[in-house]
Amino acid sequence: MRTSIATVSLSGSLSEKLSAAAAAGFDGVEIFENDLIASPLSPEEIRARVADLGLTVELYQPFRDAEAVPADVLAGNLRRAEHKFRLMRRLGAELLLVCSSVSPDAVDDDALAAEQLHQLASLAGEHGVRVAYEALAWGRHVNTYDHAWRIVQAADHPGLGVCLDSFHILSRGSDPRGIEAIPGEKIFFLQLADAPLMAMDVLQWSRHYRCFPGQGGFDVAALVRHAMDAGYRGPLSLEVFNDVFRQAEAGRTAVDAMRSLVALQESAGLTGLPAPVVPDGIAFAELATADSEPLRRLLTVLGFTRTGQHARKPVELWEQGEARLLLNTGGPARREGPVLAALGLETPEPAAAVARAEPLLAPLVPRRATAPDVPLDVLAAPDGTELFFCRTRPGQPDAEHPSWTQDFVPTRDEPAGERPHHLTRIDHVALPQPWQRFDEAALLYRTVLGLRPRESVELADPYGLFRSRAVANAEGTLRLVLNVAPGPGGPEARPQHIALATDDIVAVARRLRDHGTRPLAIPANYYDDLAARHDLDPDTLDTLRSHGILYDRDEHGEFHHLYTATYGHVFFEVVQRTGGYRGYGAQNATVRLAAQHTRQLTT
Ligand SMILES: O=C(O)c1ccc(O)c(O)c1
Ligand SMILES: [Mg+2]
Repeated sequence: MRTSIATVSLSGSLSEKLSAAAAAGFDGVEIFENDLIASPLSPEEIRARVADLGLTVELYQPFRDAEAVPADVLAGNLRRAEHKFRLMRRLGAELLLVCSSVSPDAVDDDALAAEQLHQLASLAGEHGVRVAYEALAWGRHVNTYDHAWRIVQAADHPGLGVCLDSFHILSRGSDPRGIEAIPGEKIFFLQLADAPLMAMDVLQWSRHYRCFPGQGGFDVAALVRHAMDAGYRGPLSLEVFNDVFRQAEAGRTAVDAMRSLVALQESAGLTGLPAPVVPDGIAFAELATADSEPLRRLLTVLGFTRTGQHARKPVELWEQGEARLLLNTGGPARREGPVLAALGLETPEPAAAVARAEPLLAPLVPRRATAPDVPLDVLAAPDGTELFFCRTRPGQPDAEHPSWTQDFVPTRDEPAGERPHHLTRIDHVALPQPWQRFDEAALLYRTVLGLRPRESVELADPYGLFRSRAVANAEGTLRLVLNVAPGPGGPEARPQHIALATDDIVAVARRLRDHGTRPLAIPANYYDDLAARHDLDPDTLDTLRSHGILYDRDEHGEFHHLYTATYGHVFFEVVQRTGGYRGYGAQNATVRLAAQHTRQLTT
């Protein structure tokens, strides 16, 4: 299918938008009137620029408040339209989008609307262009696609068809199956946008919160399928009004948009891609730091053992159960302290993972392992974290994909089994995202790695509001939590965290206390509230209180968790899941965030 993007979806000048769309591989663009009016380029120059970039102008828009008006208003509308038809010829655009009227001048009269749209299409024909009629979800009299189609049918002009826009259809809860009742050749254009599911005014929702398919909650792929089954063969065009994308860098947004379209075509059964290779665990988390001493002390108290030293680099391997942490003291000095720089993802078939990542335009870092290190493919995540496709487990590595652990020389600091091992694996990793990459990140993890995003949740911090969205595999053996704060301060101002799983959180808490390491202090008010919310027996509550352990529960089971202090950009969480609890203790995040602020102020 031809791919297209509306200029409104990208930031910058018209020239910047065109360049970004072309660089991301789009075939065409919808040109928005505002972008054209504000451009210093003449329509002929824009046409030439579009051609030079290998693009086509698929559509010009919007033309508003055209139909079902009194005769004098109609005369003015036709005059206005004629100007636009002449402009379109200069621009090389052959299709005009006409939105259903929102004007108080319009009357509720389908026959009149049809007759006037017929006149408009006839005039368009004289200029060699056609008209696509779109029902805005907030149109005054026409606000559903089937109503727009009835009017187009009644108008009965070969130069008049409908424009279907997934947002207008799905935001109103219209049934997209009805699209199949429209002959494909009368669907002149198909616009695609997704949106997070929200209960709000549909105009505000559309103008501020649209996002690329796969980033929100609509089933855009099913709608595309219905359009294909109707016989539609025109372009798939993204039309996204989004406050964040308006500010973000256009080149990157265009790539995100194209990734969305590639994945959408796969979901709609229009193209095949290599199947996702879903990672089934976290092989390691790599912390970069100039001064590793405080972290070494903490890891020791947590029960980790240093088990290896990289043969050629200043990188240590620390292990406990299946939890593996790398301490990297090389690289650029990180004066601010430790930062989570990389994650190893247990990937059964690394080569197949790369084969899927490439057509989805995932930013792969060239294999840069210096021989004789084990070569690994690396994906640069939207927040800059490097994701290594790797294999660790016994029996898995083969000649082509040896285990990354082979680069490490065993260094048994103390005999194995000497320390109690209460931590079993990395439960999840929380990664703050740059403000403009939150939706991009969710889409990348979903499409490239086959992880399932959950709904976004909002969490209050004493100084603002966070959005948080978890992505995980079906088994829950790989879980990442993406966070974003809309306010100032990039991710560098907010910590990352590594959550370690245990089967005995009280034993871990005791160990911390015995070594004089205080967990994050939780206010007494929290435990009073907990007693009100849950019927916990007094002894249990006392244990939680005395160790700073937080508690949550869902329909599947229970969750106990505690936090360490923050080291540079990173803190650790210790979590105990029982009975299939699926969440992340979001209930408690507000208390945790406030406690972290308090701790910063007092230490
Ligand atoms: O928000 C609007 O007015 C508007 C304009 C043109 C469109 O194609 C659309 O879907 C919405
Ligand atoms: Mg539209």
